[in-house]
Amino acid sequence: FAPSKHGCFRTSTSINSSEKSEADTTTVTIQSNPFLPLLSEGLRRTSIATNKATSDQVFASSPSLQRLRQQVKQLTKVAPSSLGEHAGDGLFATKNIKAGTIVGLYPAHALGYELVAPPTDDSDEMQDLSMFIAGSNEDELYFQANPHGNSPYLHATDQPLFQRQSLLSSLFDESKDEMTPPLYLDVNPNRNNELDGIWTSHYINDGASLLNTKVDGDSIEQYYVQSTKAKNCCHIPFGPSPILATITTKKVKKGEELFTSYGVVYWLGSVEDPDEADVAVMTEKLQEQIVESARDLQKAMESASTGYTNESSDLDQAFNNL
Ligand SMILES: C[S@@+](CC[C@H](N)C(=O)[O-])C[C@H]1O[C@@H](n2cnc3c(N)ncnc32)[C@H](O)[C@@H]1O
Repeated sequence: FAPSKHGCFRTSTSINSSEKSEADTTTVTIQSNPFLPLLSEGLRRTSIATNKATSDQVFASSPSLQRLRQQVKQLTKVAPSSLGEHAGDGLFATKNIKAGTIVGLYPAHALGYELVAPPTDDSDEMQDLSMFIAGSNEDELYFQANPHGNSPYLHATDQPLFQRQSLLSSLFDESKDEMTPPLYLDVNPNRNNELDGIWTSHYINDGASLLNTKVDGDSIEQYYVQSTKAKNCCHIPFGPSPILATITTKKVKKGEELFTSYGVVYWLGSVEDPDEADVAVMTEKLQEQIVESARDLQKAMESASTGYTNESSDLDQAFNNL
C-alpha cells in the first residue's frame, strides 16, 4: 500500500519513442504493446493536470474543483523536514486542519505496471513483461539515471483494494478472473517547480524509518509503533486512475509536519540483510501491519467518498475531457 522500492521494471522508454528508428528492436516491441497507448494517454492527461501553465483546463472546469484547489494551496507549505537534514524537504500545515481534509495530490511523470507471464515453449523461465514509461524525453533521462526500482517517489496507484478502474482495465476481463496488473507512478523531482501548487503529496515523509537500523522483529515493531503514532494522513485513489490524493486521518495543528506511513517494505531496500532467525517474526509483523494499513486506507477512502463526492466525479469528467 506504500511506495515499493522493489519493483522490477524491465523496460523504460519515453512516449516519444516512436520517433526512434525502426532498426531499434526495443522500440518495435514496445510499439506493438497494447499497454503503451493507455499509459501514454494517462501520462498526457496527467501532465496537463499537474503543470502550472495548463492545470486550469482541469481545475477551472468546475466550481468544486476550483474551490478544492484554492483550499489545498492554502493549507500547506514545503519546507525542510522536522526530522532533520537527512530527510530532505517535507510538507507542513499552515493552518489547523481537520481530519478528513484533502491536503495534496500526487504528481506522476512516469507510469508502469508489473506483469509476469508463465514460461514459453522456448524457455523454462517466467517472463517479466513489466514496463515503465516516462512522459517526456527529459523525464526519461531522469529515470534512466534514477531507476524506478530504487525511487523514493514510486507509488502504487491502482491495486484491488482501491476498487477503481485502472488505466489498464480495458485490456482485462475481470469476469473471466483476469487480474489487471498493479499500476505504479513515479515523480521527477527536477520538475517540482513546474507543478501547480496542489500537487505536493510526494513531499510527505514517513514519521519513522528503518534507515541505519538492524532489521529484526523488534526494530520492525518499533518502526511500526513510531510511524503509526506520527501518521496524520494517507494517500488514497481520487477521481480517475492514476490520480492519488492525500487526506488527513487526524487533526493536524498549524506548523506540524504531515506524515504518512510508507510501511516496512519501502524501507527494507535500504537496510542490511536480516538474520534468518528473524525472518519468521518479521513476516508476522509485516502481515499485521499490512492488515492495519488496509483498514486505515479503507477508512480514509470512505471519508473522501462522503466528503469529496462532487470533486472526485468532476475530476473524473475533467480528466476524460482532456
Ligand atoms: C516520498 S519522498 C519524501 C520527500 C523527500 N523528503 C524530498 O525532499 O523530496 C521519500 C524520501 O524522503 C526521505 N524520508 C522520508 N521519511 C524519512 C524518515 N523518516 N527518515 C529519513 N528520511 C526520510 C527519504 O529519503 C525517502 O526516500
